[in-house]
Amino acid sequence: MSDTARAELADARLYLCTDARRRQGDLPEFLDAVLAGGVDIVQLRDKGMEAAEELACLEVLAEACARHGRLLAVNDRADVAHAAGADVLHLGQGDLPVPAARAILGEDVLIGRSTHAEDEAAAAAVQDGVDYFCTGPCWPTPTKPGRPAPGLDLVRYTAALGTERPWFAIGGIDLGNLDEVLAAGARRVVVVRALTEADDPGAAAAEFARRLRQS
Ligand SMILES: Cc1ncc(COP(=O)(O)OP(=O)(O)O)c(N)n1
Ligand SMILES: Cc1nc(C(=O)O)sc1CCOP(=O)(O)O
Ligand SMILES: [Mg+2]
Repeated sequence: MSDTARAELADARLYLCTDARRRQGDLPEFLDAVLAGGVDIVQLRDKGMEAAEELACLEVLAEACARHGRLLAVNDRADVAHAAGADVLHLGQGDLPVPAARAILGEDVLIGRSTHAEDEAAAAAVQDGVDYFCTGPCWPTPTKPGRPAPGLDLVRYTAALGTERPWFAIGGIDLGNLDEVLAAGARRVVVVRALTEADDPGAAAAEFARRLRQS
């Protein structure tokens, strides 16, 4: 599975972090719309959820991702990623160290890393065990209150690294500023509100995917 998943990661352009839509609600319909629109990776990011409840929501995501042939990501917790059979675990700077997560998950699960500064991005571009990394926030965002934004300078810095490791820009990205992110050198983005709060999430995902794939 890992070679296939790594090939899918290399081709991925649009990564969604979604909450559990108030404990599932319209989650299946929302997922079908955005996955059909062109989301490549879906992460459940609903901070403070109990593990059992997170696993139940991940079953809904796993079913949708399997149906659309897309990658399922878990945030923060290697044990939950393992239990859910996820394709991807995403780790922030304060989360489990990458070698500890690898010891739990083995080689078949992709591991991603958050970066918020030049030294962190440069390290994530070469660190063993890291499959992709994210740089941000591009703009201050209410989805991550209190997180200072290094802005597009960090995107430009990361693009200049010339790394072949997949990396994504994140934070405050929407269809109105996507061109600025692309002009700064990103070719992949992570979004939350741009899809979770869209009037038509499927159409918004399709427009992101179209513009990312032609960039
Ligand atoms: C794909 C992706 N990128 C960045 C993050 C942020 O991770 P982190 O800094 O650990 O913050 P939390 O999301 O855990 O609050 C992410 N989750 N996913
Ligand atoms: C979850 C997260 N991590 C960030 C980082 O910089 O690591 S920014 C962010 C929130 C992104 O949400 P939105 O697309 O709604 O602005
Ligand atoms: Mg985290």
